[in-house]
Amino acid sequence: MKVTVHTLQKKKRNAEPIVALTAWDYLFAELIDQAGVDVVLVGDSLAMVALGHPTTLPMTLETMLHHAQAVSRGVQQALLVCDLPFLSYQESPQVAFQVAGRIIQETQAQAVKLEGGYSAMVDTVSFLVQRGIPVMGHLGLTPQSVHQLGYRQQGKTPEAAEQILTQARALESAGAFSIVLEHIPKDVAAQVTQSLTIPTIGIGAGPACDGQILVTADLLGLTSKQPPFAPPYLNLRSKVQEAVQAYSQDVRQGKFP
Ligand SMILES: Nc1nc(=O)c2c([nH]1)NC[C@@H]1CN(c3ccc(C(=O)N[C@@H](CCC(=O)O)C(=O)O)cc3)CN21
Ligand SMILES: CC(C)C(=O)C(=O)O
Ligand SMILES: [Mg+2]
Repeated sequence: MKVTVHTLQKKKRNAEPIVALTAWDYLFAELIDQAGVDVVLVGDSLAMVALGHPTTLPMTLETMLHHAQAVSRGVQQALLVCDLPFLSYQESPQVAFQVAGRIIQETQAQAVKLEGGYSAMVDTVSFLVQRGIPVMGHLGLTPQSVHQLGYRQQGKTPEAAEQILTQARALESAGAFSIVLEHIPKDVAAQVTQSLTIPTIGIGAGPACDGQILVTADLLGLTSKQPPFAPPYLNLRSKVQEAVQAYSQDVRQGKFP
């Protein structure tokens, strides 16, 4: 059955953990969807993982649409969420609505995710939700602010923790259906999760969140360096290298074909 934003609310109420992963192409989208994840996110981290950029900032709307369309063809069951790329939505609620609307219209994504919980972004969330577009928030380490935050853990001082909690409550009041909490102390994530009725989805935010998300390439051990909070479940990088070396050897020795 197709997962919807309501499925996630229900999972939180029933204390059933939400499983989320990222995808950037048809191949992996179909694989992880058929493996039964609840949420597939077309994350802008694909700028780094799939396209080789040093940050997520070079991601454009056109490139995001291209990847989200491919992912969409592979996803039958999971809730499909797409990141709004840097520079495409921050200017105003109206601009964000046009961009989010194109994503929903042209990719069959069911929701968009945007970064930040400052008051202007809360207004944007409210503007989108009132006009029929489900929004997932993203607090803590927001990689589109890398030049202000770096990739360090956020929410470490009591003041910073309090700000995350306040912003999470504001996003919930604005109508966000879920919030990603990235790279914050587990106690802060636990407090946010407890304070909200909408589900939190953590990445490097400890076990108290209502769900977990990882970048699929990190999970599979495909990336050459993973964030400290993303231990690989498989070392696919060395498996791929072994297969390529075996094939190379066979071709060079006249054993294949
Ligand atoms: N493959 C991949 N996985 C991710 O989880 C991910 C991306 N890419 N790209 C976008 C962001 C960037 N992320 C990152 C990247 C690095 C650290 C990291 O290494 N943090 C260290 C050092 C931080 C520093 O001081 O620069 C830490 O100990 O917090 C954390 C999150 C998470 N996101
Ligand atoms: C890691 C998740 C939350 C993300 O935003 C991304 O992959 O871009
Ligand atoms: Mg992202």
